[in-house]
Order: sequence, then structure tokens, then C-alpha cells
Amino acid sequence: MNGVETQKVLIADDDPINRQVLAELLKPEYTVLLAKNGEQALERAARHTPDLILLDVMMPDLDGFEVLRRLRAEPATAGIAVIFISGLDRPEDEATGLKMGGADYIAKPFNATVVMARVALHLQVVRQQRLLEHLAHVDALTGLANRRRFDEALAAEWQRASATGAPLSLALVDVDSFKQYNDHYGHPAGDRALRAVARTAATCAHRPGHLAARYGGEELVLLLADTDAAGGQQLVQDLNSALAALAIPHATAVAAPVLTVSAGGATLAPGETASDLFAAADAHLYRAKQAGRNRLLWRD
Ligand SMILES: Nc1nc2c(ncn2[C@@H]2O[C@H](COP(=O)(O)OP(=O)(O)OP(=O)(O)O)[C@@H](O)[C@H]2O)c(=O)[nH]1
Repeated sequence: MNGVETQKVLIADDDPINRQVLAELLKPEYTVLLAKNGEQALERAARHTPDLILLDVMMPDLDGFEVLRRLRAEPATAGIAVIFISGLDRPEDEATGLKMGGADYIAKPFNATVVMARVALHLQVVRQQRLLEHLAHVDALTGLANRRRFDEALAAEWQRASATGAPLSLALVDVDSFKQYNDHYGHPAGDRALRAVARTAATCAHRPGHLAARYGGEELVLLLADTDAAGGQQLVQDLNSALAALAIPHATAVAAPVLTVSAGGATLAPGETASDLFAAADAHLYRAKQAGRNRLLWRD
């Protein structure tokens, strides 16, 4: 979410008048989706992943509590915020809704101003949660995915590749003689150089299923789903060429008078774990450094 995008609210209520009143209320500020029963609410929630659902409790097929339970059971909809709007106005009903994980509970007949205020409040919370989630997964200096995000992606892609047999490649990319670069040009220039390498990596690893992350310090990692060894090596070579074209001067480097990287890569072998794959790429990066830097070594 970029903050400019309009947030989406799904209204699920079997009463057409209620749906219409709520829709008229929310339409000027939000994108409104409608569902007239529980099944439809689940289907629309899965298809559109709204930011918030206003959920009636008493509906003929699936009641609102059951809808919430099913939303929470599906990873794709588990995090969607739900406000119950219900004719059941006993404290026990409200307590049930909140205990089940509803963000709020509004009794019917509702007051339009209060509904608007609560919707705005909960959508603000949703926005803040997304921002926190984003910050927790992005490296501040380079804007690349951070190590946490990489670890999650590696676990997920490893699982997928193991289940489907699709190729999965991983390359570690480390800036050469970066200590000397910092020593010679200063830390702020080092930061700028790292950002340039990161941008280059992100441009090369641009396909869906590709992820460029900062693993730590001056080390990046490319996680390349659906990419075999030839594709992985080509991608690292493209990165290398793009970096060479930038020709960032590095007067004190051992390999060349410009900023270069060394890389080690591997493609998932049958029966291998995610950590084996990572360790193989790391071992090849080490060898690439030993062999003189500014090169890529890929496990056969
Ligand atoms: N400017 C800057 N420097 C960083 C950052 N993170 C790590 N470094 C520096 O990167 C350098 C890494 O040094 P080394 O691990 O010795 O590696 P190297 O000098 O690149 O040598 P080789 O990898 O063997 O070619 C250290 O001097 C760190 O201070 C950062 O965010 N910004």
C-alpha cells in the first residue's frame, strides 16, 4: 500500500437496506465491495483481500462468527480486520465477537458518524500495521529486502521447489575490497556504492520469484525461484556487466581499479535442505574470493 491508494472495505450483510446505507456512507472515502451472505463474503474476501470487513453477525447461511473463523483459517485472509455490525446487542455477543478476533463490535441500529469514525480508526491501524510490516522486512540503507525477509522467502521457496521439483538457485554476492573502499573514500561514499550495487542487483533480479536481499554488511543474496543453474549464472553475469558499466572508481582494490563483486552460487540438488543450498553458495563465494575476486563460481 502506498498511502495514495484508496482502502477497500467489504460490507457483508443479508439486509439490502443495511448494505445500501453503509455503502452510501463509505463510498465517498473508500472502495466499497458488497456481499449479501456469508459464502459471498468469504469469496469476495479471498478474491479482493479488502483492508476491512464490516460483518453482520446474523446471516441465514453462515453467521458472522463462522465467517470470521473461516477467514482466520486461510492464510490469505487471516489478517483482514473485521468489525462486527450486529442486531445482537447483549454484552455476551459483543464479548464473543471481540474474543474471536473481531477488531470492534457495533450494535444495530448504528449511528452513521460513529460507524465512520470507527472504520477510519481501524483502517488507520491497518495502515500502521502494514507500514511496520514493511519496515520489518526492508533494509533501510539499500531499500532491498532484509535478511529476515530473505530467510522467510528461502524457507517458502525451498518448500515449493521440494514439492514441485521446480529449480531454485541462490547466489551470494559480496563487494570486493570494501574495507579499503571505505578507508579510501569514506563511509558515506561506501554507503552510496552499496546502494548502487543494490540497485543493480534489484534491476537484474526483476522477474517474479526473484528476490534480491541484503544479507548483511556488503553481502547481498539473490534468491532465484524457477531458475536453473544456467539462468542463475547468466543473471549474476548480467549484474557484473551492469556494475562494470557503472565503473565506480576503486583505486585501492586488489582485483580491478573499479568496484567489483565476487559471487558464489548453487542450484538446489535433490534431497538438499535450504541451509545446504545456502552453505554451498557460501563455500563457492569463499573460493571466488580466494581465487582473486571479481568472479563467479557456481556449484556444478
Ligand atoms: N559504508 C559501509 N560500509 C559497510 C557497511 N556494512 C559493512 N561495511 C564495511 O564493509 C567492510 C567489509 O570488510 P571485509 O569483510 O574485510 O571485506 P572486504 O574488505 O570487502 O574484503 P573481501 O570481501 O575479502 O574482498 C567493512 O569495512 C565494513 O565496515 C555499510 O552499511 N556501509
